[in-house]
Amino acid sequence: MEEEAKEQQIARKKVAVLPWMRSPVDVSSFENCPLTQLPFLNPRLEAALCNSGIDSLFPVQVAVWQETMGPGSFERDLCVNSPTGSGKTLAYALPIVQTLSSRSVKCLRALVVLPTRDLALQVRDVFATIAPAVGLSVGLAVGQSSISEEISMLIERPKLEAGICYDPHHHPIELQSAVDILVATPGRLIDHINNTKGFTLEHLRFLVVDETDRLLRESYQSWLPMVLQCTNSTVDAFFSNPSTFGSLKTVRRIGVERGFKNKAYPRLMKMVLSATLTQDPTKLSQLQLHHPLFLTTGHIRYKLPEHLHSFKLICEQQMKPLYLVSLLKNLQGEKCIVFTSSVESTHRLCTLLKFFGDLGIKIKEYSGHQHQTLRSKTLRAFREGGVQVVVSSDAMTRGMDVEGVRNVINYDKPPYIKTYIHRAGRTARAGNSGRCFTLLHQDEVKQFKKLLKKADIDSCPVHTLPSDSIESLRSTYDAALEKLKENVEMEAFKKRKLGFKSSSKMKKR
Ligand SMILES: Nc1ncnc2c1ncn2[C@@H]1O[C@H](COP(=O)(O)OP(=O)(O)OP(=O)(O)O)[C@@H](O)[C@H]1O
Repeated sequence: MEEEAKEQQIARKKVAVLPWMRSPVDVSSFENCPLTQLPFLNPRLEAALCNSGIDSLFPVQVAVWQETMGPGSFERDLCVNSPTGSGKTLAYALPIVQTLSSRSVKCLRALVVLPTRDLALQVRDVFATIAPAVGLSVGLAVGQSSISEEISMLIERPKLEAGICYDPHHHPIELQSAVDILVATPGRLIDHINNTKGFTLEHLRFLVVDETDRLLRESYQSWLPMVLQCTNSTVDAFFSNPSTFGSLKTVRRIGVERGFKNKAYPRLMKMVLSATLTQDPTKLSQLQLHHPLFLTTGHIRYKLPEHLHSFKLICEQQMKPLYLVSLLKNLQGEKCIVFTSSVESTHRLCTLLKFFGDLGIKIKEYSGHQHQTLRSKTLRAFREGGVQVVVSSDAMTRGMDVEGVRNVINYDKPPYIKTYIHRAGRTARAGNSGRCFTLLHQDEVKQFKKLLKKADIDSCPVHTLPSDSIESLRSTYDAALEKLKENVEMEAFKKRKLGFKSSSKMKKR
């Protein structure tokens, strides 16, 4: 949050935009392109895309394809700023898979880094729909399974003849990557870099930093400098520090051509993407971009999906739960995500909603305070339709792609336009329409209008609810509030007891 405030400050002070950001490629000048008309597309990839229901590419995908497969392909790093749900994942996945499809030796050549495990799983699934069609394998390093299980998926061990046993001291085994493409979260990635034998980034040709602004905001044990350092092996480094594992080498020569002077070649191509890409030069400099090309949609910095409709509901602070319940009832079980300002209020609101009795809607909490297994279970149920409403705080939902989410509800006003964009962007994806409702009290209306203006939104009509639908909930609300109070006290007591138990255990040790 502090970082977002800093960004806003930068914007207010009109800090100079980096020169390469001043002349972007405008994604909105591209149109959808049928796969049959896409130049150079590998027919096996075309078939795989068709099998997964994709018969044309979206504008951002066409733009990235042109910049990667066209003349001068992959000679520049790409920075993509394109609305939520516009298809950024396939925009980078397709050119990477197509380029690697001609590889003859398997080694880790593409790394995609994402901030959360659920997002990484989502992106892995996109790669998994196309990569096998051209014989490429995709791995995941997110800490979903034990580290040893993960290592066995990522590192190939030579198959031994029955009865033959290798002594690793006498017969150094050549360890090789079992995957061509790896989708990872920073924490697990660092673990593998530091500890996994045979795991190397020296052959990497593509580095994708998805949700860039979020990943740059959090340093995660300096994952980015470490990754960049691991890929910086040049001719000199190669001779002085030969790779321990495997006979396969990627020698990056120092470039002498114009524009590549002192740059290693074949070079590592970077693609960084977000719906709200940072313009902060200090942050962008961490990526060490090479002649970056900026792709953005239209002339305004923040753009919302075309078919997203924004509404506001004005009510007093203490009436918000009633308005929310009435709205949820009105939406008649359509898939919804309700956003609050913190994990604590997410938990409280979700508990309160459960005390409202049977609303005929299955509601679940989804927050960073929960165990990953529980969060993944909720997400699965939400995707499958067993859960219709998810209550969440911001951190967990960036990039989340759940089919059929028709509505987003801001129970708490988003503090920044970036927050509004990422929350609202969970609906109206892939050209579909969606609605974003924001609950406000009167004092917040003016501020909210100013906030929307930053994304060029002038119209945000008031959404009204039938007054009797709210009145009829009052008595249930009072009872639910009482139950919530008891529940909060009980949870606080349990926490204290747990804290006491673990501190006495520590003392005994
Ligand atoms: N060419 C296409 N045709 C049809 N559907 C597509 C196409 N490309 C992507 N999609 C679908 O569009 C949805 C949004 O794609 P994706 O998650 O990549 O968006 P995004 O731009 O990364 O959004 P966010 O900024 O929120 O992360 C996904 O459900 C995806 O399956």
